[in-house]
Amino acid sequence: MKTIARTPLRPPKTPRCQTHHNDRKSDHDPNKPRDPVHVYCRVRPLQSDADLSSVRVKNSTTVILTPPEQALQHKQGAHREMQYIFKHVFEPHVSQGDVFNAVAQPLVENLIRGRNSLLFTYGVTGSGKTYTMTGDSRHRGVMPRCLDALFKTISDYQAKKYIFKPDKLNGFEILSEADALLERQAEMNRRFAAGERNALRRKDSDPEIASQASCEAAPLHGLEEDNMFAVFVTYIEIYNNSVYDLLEEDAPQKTLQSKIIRSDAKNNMFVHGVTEIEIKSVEEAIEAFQFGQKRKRMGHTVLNAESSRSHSVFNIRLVQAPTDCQGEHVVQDKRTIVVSQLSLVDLAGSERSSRTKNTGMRLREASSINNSLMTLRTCLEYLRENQQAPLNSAPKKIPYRDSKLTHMFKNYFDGEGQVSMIVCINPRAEDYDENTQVMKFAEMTQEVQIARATPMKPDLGLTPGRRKANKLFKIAVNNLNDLGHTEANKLDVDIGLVYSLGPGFPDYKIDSPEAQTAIQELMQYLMQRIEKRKILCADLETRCDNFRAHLMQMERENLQLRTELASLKTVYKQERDRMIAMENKLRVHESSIDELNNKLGNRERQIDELTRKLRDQQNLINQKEQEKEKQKKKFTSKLAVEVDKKDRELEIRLREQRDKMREKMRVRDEKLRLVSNIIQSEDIPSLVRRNSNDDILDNKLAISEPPSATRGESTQVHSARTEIYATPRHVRGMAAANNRHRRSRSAGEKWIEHRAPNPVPLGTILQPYLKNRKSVTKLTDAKELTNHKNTKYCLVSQEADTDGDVETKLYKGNVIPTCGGGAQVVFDDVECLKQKSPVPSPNRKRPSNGGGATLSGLGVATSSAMSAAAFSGGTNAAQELMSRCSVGIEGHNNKRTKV
Ligand SMILES: Nc1ncnc2c1ncn2[C@@H]1O[C@H](COP(=O)(O)OP(=O)(O)OP(=O)(O)O)[C@@H](O)[C@H]1O
Repeated sequence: MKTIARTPLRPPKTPRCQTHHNDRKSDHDPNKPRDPVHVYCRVRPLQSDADLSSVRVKNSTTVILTPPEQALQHKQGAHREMQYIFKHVFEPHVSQGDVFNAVAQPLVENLIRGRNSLLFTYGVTGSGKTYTMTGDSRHRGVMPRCLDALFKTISDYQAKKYIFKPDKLNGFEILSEADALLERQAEMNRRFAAGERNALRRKDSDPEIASQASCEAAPLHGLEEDNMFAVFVTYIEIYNNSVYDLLEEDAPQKTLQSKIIRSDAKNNMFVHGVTEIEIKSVEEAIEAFQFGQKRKRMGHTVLNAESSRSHSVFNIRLVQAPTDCQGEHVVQDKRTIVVSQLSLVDLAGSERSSRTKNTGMRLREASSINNSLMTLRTCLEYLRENQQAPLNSAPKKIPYRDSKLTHMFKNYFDGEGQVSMIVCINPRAEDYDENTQVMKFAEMTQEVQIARATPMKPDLGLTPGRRKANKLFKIAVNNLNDLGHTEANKLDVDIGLVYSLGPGFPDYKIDSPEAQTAIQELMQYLMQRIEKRKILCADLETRCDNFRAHLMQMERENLQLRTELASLKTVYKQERDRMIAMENKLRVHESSIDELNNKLGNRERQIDELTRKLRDQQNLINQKEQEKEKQKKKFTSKLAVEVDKKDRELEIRLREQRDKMREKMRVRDEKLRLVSNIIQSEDIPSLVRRNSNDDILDNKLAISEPPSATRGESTQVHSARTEIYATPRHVRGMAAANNRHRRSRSAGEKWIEHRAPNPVPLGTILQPYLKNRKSVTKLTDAKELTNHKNTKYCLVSQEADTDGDVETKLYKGNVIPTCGGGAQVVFDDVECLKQKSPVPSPNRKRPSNGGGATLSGLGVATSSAMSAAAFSGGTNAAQELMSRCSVGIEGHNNKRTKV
């Protein structure tokens, strides 16, 4: 015997934190209770005593795997024993019943309580999966035992067939009693029509398996006794990653159509169009299973003579709904239905093709099996990783859809039920390598946490125990009926009466002594009720007789009334005809009235229209009138303004004219006064006095008085200063002289001779004495005057009259600076040279003897003669003289010349 080096056993794994998350919808609530996947291990017995075992069960939860010599791992140097811990380990000698009690019974209880459960067997080929799940006639497996326990529990609470009917979308609907009855009759007709085939099917069914239904099973707890129950089964096969319905009617095995997996309204996965059979007993269930089992793909492999080549899923669906207040019928409300499901999955064996020596179709099957098992492993692994990952990390997407197997059971892993797994182990040494893989998967699986689903139970507020009360009442009625009180059958069910019997109801069971006592009491009450009923019935009879007599009387009266009514109806008909005729007439009149009204309306509308137009016209006229008035006012006011303005202008102009005239008059008066002064000064000596000195008075006009001269000689006119107080006042417009700037004579005089550009040559030696002069033809620049060196100014003018006489005048004056920086000329002397034309003019008058001398040839008239002539000539010469002498020239540095 070889000694194997023992390696230390692996310590048991500590439980994982339960607050991890994954992508399951139930995991959004971290406070929701969770259950790990329950993983059990079942070690089958060795086929022969010669076989070597590599598995040893240490205790009820631990199993140890020892690598045998032929194992791959041993060859690779791994001699270490491996210890694996499970929820429970079943040793080879453990019976099927024990396995059911430990593993499946809680799941059936879940089913009854409305919770879903999934149980699958996993292991290598030939490890006892099918044996555990189905068993044989002598060793019944989990599935028939589940059905046993279920029907044992719900047998008294089953609804009649077809009360619950699948809606083909994974849900159920509730039919009325009548509809359910019709369905049952239809099914009987179908069975009758297909009698031979059913007979055949019955003959084919395994009597051994059918007999398994008679096994004793204890009813389970947790049943809602006021509910009605119905059981439905489906049997599905997943072969080469396709889903087939094994219970599909009228379809030979080879022509089975693959089904698709769909999601229902509550996101639960289901096989669309799968045959769902309602079963009322274990026999029916076994029969259905047997029917499907014959279609299941089985094959012979090297490792197992009858190896499952597919995954088979046997679904038991329990439908329950509450009864009405009498506890007799199901409440007709689809929302009250609770559906729970127990899925029993017998997986195909995991195997290595090298061991099975499979080829061709078998190899393809094996590959498909391995792929789906691999996907199952991956999904569980990702679930576990997601749960163990930190809360803020992104969860891995779980590849449920990669395989039909995982896709179908997605809901279970997402937290819609409890998941349990039985790992089947064949302890023989040849299976060691595969067993280690299975163990690793099992170890990983039990670390996956599944959120606990809480079934939604509708609370309709109905009295609990009503169904039991109904049953007690019916037992009591039946008992009374058996005792000969047939009136008891006429009594209505009165649940309240049952409740009134004692405080303990409904805790006791229906076959308990308490129930018997209650039934006896109920019978007494019912007897009393029957007696009372008899009395009441007699009373009712009398009342009915009275009522009948009364009714006959009423009937007679009724007959009379009917006759009256008939005659009234005739009258009424005549009246109605008359009324109809009247109504017709009325209608005709009404139509004519309507017509007239229409016409009237039209006329009124026309009048309104015309009135409106008239009003508009009137308004227009008024408006124009107003505008006219406004224009008138406007023009009137404008005219008034214009007149006023013109008046004012005229007045101003008149005033100006008047002022001018007045000024002219004043000037004329002044001139007249001067002229009169001059005329009066014919007495020259009295007016003129010789002024020996050359002082010149400001604002005085000097006139030279010529001495007597002979004809034909040029005469030098000596200046003789004569003060003429012609303008005693300051001449208006003349700038005030700045006397302080009077220049001294010692500085020498400098003349500005201002004359015409082309003067007539005088041709005489009599020339004016202008020492140091400067001749200019025009005063373009004021500098000439403002220049301080120029102190004298002489204006030379020549005029020829119609007789051809030429008169040359020299107006002399002082240049005096003004206060404003300019200069003014104050004329204080005038020299006049008059040259007579030698040719006598026809217009010329003969000179008078008195007065001035007449020059022969080119003669020069004296100033006095000129003056006299001028004065005798009128006021024009004097006026010119005045205007010339009163001119002041003012020059400024800013080049402004003001004359
Ligand atoms: N615990 C057990 N006690 C007695 N016999 C067993 C036990 N387990 C399995 N067997 C027997 O082993 C044989 C193979 O078992 P079974 O068909 O259940 O294996 P399997 O795992 O379903 O194989 P496959 O995956 O190939 O279908 C059967 O004949 C069965 O009777």
